[in-house]
Amino acid sequence: MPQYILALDQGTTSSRAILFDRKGRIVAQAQKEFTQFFPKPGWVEHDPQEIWSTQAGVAAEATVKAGQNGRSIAALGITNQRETVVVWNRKTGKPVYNAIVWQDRRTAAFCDQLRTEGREEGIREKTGLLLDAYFSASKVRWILDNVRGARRKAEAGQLAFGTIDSWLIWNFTQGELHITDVSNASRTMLFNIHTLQWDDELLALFDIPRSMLPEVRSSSEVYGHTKTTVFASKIPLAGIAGDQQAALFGQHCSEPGMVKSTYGTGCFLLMNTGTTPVPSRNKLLTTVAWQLNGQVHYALEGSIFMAGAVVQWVRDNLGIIKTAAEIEALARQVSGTGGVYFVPAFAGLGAPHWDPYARGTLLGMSRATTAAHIARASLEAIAFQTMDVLEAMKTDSGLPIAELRVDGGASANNLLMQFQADILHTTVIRPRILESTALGAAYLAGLAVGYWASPDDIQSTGQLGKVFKPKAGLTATTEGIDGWHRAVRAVRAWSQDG
Ligand SMILES: Nc1ncnc2c1ncn2[C@@H]1O[C@H](COP(=O)(O)OP(=O)(O)O)[C@@H](O)[C@H]1O
Ligand SMILES: O=P(O)(O)OC[C@H](O)CO
Repeated sequence: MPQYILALDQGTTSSRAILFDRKGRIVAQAQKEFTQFFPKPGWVEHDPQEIWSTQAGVAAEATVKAGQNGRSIAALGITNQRETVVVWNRKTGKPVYNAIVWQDRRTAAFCDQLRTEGREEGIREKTGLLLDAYFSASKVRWILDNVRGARRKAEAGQLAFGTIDSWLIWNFTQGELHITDVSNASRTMLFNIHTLQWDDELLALFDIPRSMLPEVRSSSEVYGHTKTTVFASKIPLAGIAGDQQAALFGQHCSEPGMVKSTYGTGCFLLMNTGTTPVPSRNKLLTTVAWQLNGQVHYALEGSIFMAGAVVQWVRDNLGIIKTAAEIEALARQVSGTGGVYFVPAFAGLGAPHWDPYARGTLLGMSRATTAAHIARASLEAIAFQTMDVLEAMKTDSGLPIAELRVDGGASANNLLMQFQADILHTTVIRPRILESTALGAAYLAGLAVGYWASPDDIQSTGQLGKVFKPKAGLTATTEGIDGWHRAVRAVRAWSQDG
């Protein structure tokens, strides 16, 4: 059996490739950023060819860096930014338009129209998703309606649609495979998460021909092999999952009630809810986590728009720190925020509020307020937002949360992680390898080819980094939490009043 698993993590801002060994250790990695296009306010696009070329490039680079070649790779796992849409011509393999990225808001008005027509509840029941421009369906429709000749060609069966996983696999196999996995399919708003099938009513609602869709497969199986474009040998393509679901798997959250939070630009929290989908009454998403060995696991998901991005804003717009990491030392200069709260609703508020009109606000300042208080309030805001999502998860699932597993760039901040543990009264666990997303894709691929024998086998590869136990007493945190909720109410009242 070859020695390594290669995980490809195609993210929103960069393409990454990581080579893992049997102990789940990183052997080599490569990363390349690619161009972000903002053709109009609220529009975000990527060039699908650049996504493919950067991803293929880093796959080769990581392998060469390790002094290896394709023959040393037992399997390839793919994980990706989700919801982003590519439509391409089946014959030429050329995209008919740029990829429309999950962040793109151009179809918001169409989604509002569907809401007015009373479609929201039906969509939610079938897909587990909130009616929003975030998901793929309205973006595919936009391409068919706005790219000349696209609808005619789609109806003639000449066009293919895929999320980024499909696009990469199509290219790796030179058009032999047009597939996706259940976790990616569950983000399209065209997939019934109960029957695990594309849904004809939804396809009709969004006016998308069924012939465009990829075949839906499990998250861990040998789908096929790479053709000899990037590697001289054929490598099994054996794992696919959306990046947040892959991180849940990579964090070993295999049992109901286990939760991970990825503290990147925003925060994505996912809770494993077991083998039945749990509907949300608190504006969380119900989504497929993965399908493995014939069994589907579901998750509840909540996203926060501004997490690490708050720190970037403090760095770039306030200029009170030079690097993101410096915020910790600045915030440590004070023992509390001195009554300051920062609600970073720069782009509205995500889960559990979904308030697009709320705006960023600093409250409770006095003449004594310093940069250190604001730095501390910024970090606390990340933790408070996370707490609100976890509360919603607890209520929706009825499951207790024994611990929170964390990863992503901002989880490196010890002050933030300790504060998180304190306000949750829950242990926060940070693994040694923060690349949980890539690790999850590697596990899924490795399990499919017997590189790891069973899910139990991968449990032993998890490496603990740091454990944050709650230290602060209940009364100390209750006061802060009440203040936060008052601050959020004030911010929402201000925007609703306008
Ligand atoms: N030590 C730190 N403390 C707080 N935030 C940090 C720290 N280091 C990085 N960040 C934040 O983490 C984010 C980057 O994390 P990353 O997981 O790479 O995000 P993404 O995948 O969304 O690009 C940035 O927004 C940055 O401000
Ligand atoms: O590329 P990331 O890590 O920002 O993740 C994007 C998410 O998958 C969007 O739903």
